[in-house]
Amino acid sequence: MPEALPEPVLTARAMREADRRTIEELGLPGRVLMETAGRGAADVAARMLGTVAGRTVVCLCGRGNNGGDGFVLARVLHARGARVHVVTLADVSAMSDDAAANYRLLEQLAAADASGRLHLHRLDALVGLDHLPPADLYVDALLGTGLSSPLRSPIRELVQWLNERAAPVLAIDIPTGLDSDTGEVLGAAVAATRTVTMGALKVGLLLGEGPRLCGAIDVIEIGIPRHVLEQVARQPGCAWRATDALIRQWLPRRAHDAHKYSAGMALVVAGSREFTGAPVMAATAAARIGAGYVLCACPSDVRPILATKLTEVALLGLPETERGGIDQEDAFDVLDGWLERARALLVGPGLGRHPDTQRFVRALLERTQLPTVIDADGLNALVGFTDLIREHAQGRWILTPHTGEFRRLAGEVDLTRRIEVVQEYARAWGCVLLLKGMPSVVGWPDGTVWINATGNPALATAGTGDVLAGLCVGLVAQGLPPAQAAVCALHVGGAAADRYAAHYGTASMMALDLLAHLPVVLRERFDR
Ligand SMILES: NC(=O)C1=CN([C@@H]2O[C@H](COP(=O)(O)OP(=O)(O)OC[C@H]3O[C@@H](n4cnc5c(N)ncnc54)[C@H](O)[C@@H]3O)[C@@H](O)[C@H]2O)[C@@H](O)CC1
Ligand SMILES: [K+]
Repeated sequence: MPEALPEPVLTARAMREADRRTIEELGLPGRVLMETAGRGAADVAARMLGTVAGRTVVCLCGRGNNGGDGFVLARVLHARGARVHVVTLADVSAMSDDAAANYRLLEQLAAADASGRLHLHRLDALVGLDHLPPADLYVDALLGTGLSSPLRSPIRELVQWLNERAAPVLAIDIPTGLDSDTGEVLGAAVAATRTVTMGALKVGLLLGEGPRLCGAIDVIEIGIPRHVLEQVARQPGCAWRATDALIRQWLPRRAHDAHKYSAGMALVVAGSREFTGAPVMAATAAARIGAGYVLCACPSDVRPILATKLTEVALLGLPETERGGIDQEDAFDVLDGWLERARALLVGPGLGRHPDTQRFVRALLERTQLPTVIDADGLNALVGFTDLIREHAQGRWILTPHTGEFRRLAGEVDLTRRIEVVQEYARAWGCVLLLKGMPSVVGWPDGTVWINATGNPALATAGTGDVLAGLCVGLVAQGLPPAQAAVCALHVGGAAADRYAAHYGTASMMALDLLAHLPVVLRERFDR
């Protein structure tokens, strides 16, 4: 089986470096890259149009190379019979060299075109836009990765005008106005129907406002070699995205002679008087993803309640102090044997914040060498104790905070720079750091960052975090390294949410619905 490769997700700086190296070191001329990019974009435009001949396309082009891609697209669609109107904002002398060369080519074609299907318009301001005929497709080739500050006039107004059109909009490389590194809107941004992006995904397409504004994404291979993309993807702020094929390769496969213990034993330490649902969701998820034996350890007086809810999961009652938290000394008498036998540990879902319980959590984390998933109140027990993480994580821990939990642990951080922040803390703490959000991001101790490719707003409901933590521990229990387990759990859990949303929309999902959809998703998308 050929090795499945993840997709690099690049910053503007990394993309420029990849372009530069391809042009200067490998000798592939910039004009060729632009020609390939523009032709690839024209193919996408043609698919959006259905029939090209006789259709009207309005292409708005800036003076940089993004505009140059637009000029190539205009030439190709014109050659295929479309009526093409190209709008430029600058004199040819102000254009980048490759864009200017392509513009001059268009000028010659327009002069020689007897059919009258190619029109070049120069707009100094917005005067004249209303004289353009209504188009079947608008193309945004105003600005790409060169955007450096909030949009200036008249591009800002052009973007607004574009957003008022009824016909679909194809954005070249990135919707104009979107910051390619953060997904922030800089002043205003094009809301595209599709985005055709060159060489590799850009971070800004996947973060912040990116997913809302870029529509469906096509990545066009333009001649930048894979090894160059992989090298520049090591720059700070860059990330990776898993594909179904990669997850299929990583997910554990149950051996033909497996028995319940060899199939993976997970120990889940969870629950409190206040929270009896979280342990149920986490433990069930661990079993559902394939752990052969799941044991849920909870405070003793919660055990009878969980016994009525959990059928396949074994239960262990942990002694409590008079004050009502978990009793550290006595708990280990009960737990130690199981800590020897389990292959993975999850600590936190619904444990509550009782000071005795928090002390127990820290003692447990110092005591065990097991690969461990730490979620929810497990994370809260570590607030103010990040040295404990640094000392004991050793690449074996997966921390799964949401934004609030992460801020409590790390202090005030600027999460518009999500990738760098996760990169920095996963490295510093020596752990796998899964920061939940839309999208969720996973940092590895070596600095590699993954942006989740699946999932939708249906996941914004109580309990999905418990399910995710359960999926993580269930995968680690089956022998998957924590780093890969975190990426797989997110990808597969998100895929289950996507299947739910495809059938029932995003409003009605509850956390355990994820587990109802997981078996079909595992079978159909991941061959398990
Ligand atoms: N060889 C290459 O470098 C390739 C580049 N490609 C395309 O080139 C694009 C990058 O080209 P460039 O680096 O020329 O940059 P852009 O074309 O994205 O934009 C550069 C221009 O934008 C102006 N600008 C920047 N911020 C602005 C603001 N806030 N308001 C108004 N104007 C602003 C700058 O003055 C500059 O003229 C990519 O997005 C991609 O579409 C592709 O053709 C592939 C090859
Ligand atoms: K653009």
